[in-house]
Amino acid sequence: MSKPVRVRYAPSPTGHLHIGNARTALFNYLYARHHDGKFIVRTEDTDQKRNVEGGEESQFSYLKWLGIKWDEGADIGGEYGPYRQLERLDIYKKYVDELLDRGLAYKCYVTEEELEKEREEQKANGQVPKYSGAHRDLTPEQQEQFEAEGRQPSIRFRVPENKTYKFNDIVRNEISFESSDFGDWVIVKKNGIPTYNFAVAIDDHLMEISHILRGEEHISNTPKQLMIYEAFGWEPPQFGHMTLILNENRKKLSKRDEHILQFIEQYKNLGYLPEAMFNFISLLGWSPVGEEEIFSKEEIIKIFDPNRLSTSAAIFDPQKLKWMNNQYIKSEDADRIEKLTLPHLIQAGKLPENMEDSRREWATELIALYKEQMNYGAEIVELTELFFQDEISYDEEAMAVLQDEQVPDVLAAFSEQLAALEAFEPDAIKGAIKATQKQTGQKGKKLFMPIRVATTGATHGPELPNSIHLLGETVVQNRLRAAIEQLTK
Ligand SMILES: Nc1ncnc2c1ncn2[C@@H]1O[C@H](COP(=O)(O)OP(=O)(O)OP(=O)(O)O)[C@@H](O)[C@H]1O
Repeated sequence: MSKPVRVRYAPSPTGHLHIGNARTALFNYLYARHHDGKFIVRTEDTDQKRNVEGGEESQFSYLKWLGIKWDEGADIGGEYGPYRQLERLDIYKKYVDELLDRGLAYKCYVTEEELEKEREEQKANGQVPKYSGAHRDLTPEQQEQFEAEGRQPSIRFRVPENKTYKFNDIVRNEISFESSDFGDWVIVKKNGIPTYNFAVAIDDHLMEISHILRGEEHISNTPKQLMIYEAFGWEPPQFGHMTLILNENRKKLSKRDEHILQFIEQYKNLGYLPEAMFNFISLLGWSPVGEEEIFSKEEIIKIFDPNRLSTSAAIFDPQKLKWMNNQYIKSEDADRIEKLTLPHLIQAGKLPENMEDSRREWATELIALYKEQMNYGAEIVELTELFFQDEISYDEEAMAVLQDEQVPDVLAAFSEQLAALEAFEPDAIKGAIKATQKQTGQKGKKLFMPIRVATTGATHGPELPNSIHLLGETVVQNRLRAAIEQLTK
């Protein structure tokens, strides 16, 4: 019988959750859900120098925001937080002691300077630098001598000779390494903290991880982890090394590139929808059968198949993410989009925090007007600029529209028709446009474009009568007057 599916996402807390990390977490989550398995989270924090404040919090809180929930981790009062390797030092110690007792690991007192010297010599001889094993077979007396000198030992794993480490990777098929490529490697540093590869292997075994789906930069770590499995006689999990997500310059997305728009938090703050991001990220380096691209979470869980993981790197295309978010915004209900969007108008100082009811209704209508066009919440500020300006300027395209000879007549007639309206409402405004058509004999583009350009300053935009309604009578009449003046000067 095959083992129950148990997968994990195990970041180091060295920075904030980015699209690449999220993709790796998401695929593990999808794999777990698809197989009714468990998704576990763990913080790999043993490299303390690299840990950053808030890194762990960001890694996990934005997973939650994306809708990626985990089933297991450390118990933090009725809830699960991530397991943390630094809280598991006693566990690792037990396994280190066992390896020492069995002679599969040993204390090494070589100093950093000695190691550096050895590396330089190897390089000078054209060899690939690796630890020579100088302290492999120290006698107890030699060990005592080093201790007496005040040297701290690291603990190294005794790499077996002439062994091949092979695994059948879910994405890349068979991969193998020769043990001769490895020097005896450190499993516990001089400060007593285990190294990454050692702690990972122990944790993955104890947490009964069945499949390890992670980025391909971990391929070279796999043989070291296999050595640990072998030393304890444990059955290794199945590995799947996924291609990395690259930025537009074909560089790996990394937590340490803080200036790139790639962090989930940034997208949340810009007013992206978590479901759209979930959908978008699921298609980075994986594709279902067929052309369809919009899928609900449940659909993705159902069709997720790791055999369709790509073997070439996926490029993160922010334009495509915008497009996908727009698809979700369009089909989302107006209330939710208002909640996503209104804070951006307030933050930009376009609207006050506490609005009168009439202003609030106006804002609701304004946001609804742009729902089809909007790619993300914060974009509302630039999209609606014309509603918050007294005067508008015309770009070249708009100017060209206004140069047609019928334009002053159309604008004057429209201004008259508007003035005669009893209510300045979208339907009535539509009526005024029709009446202008009758009065001037102009129709189609020759009628609509001058009205649109003169009132909004742009050749494109949402529904014209609604836009005019939201601009309000005074602004519209002022703009029509200014345009006519400019054209008849
Ligand atoms: N660009 C990427 N594309 C896909 N997966 C990635 C990418 N970067 C990291 N991962 C995966 O995210 C998981 C967490 O990795 P890790 O914490 O090392 O993140 P990182 O962004 O590589 O950090 P750092 O840049 O600090 O090394 C790992 O499984 C790793 O393979």
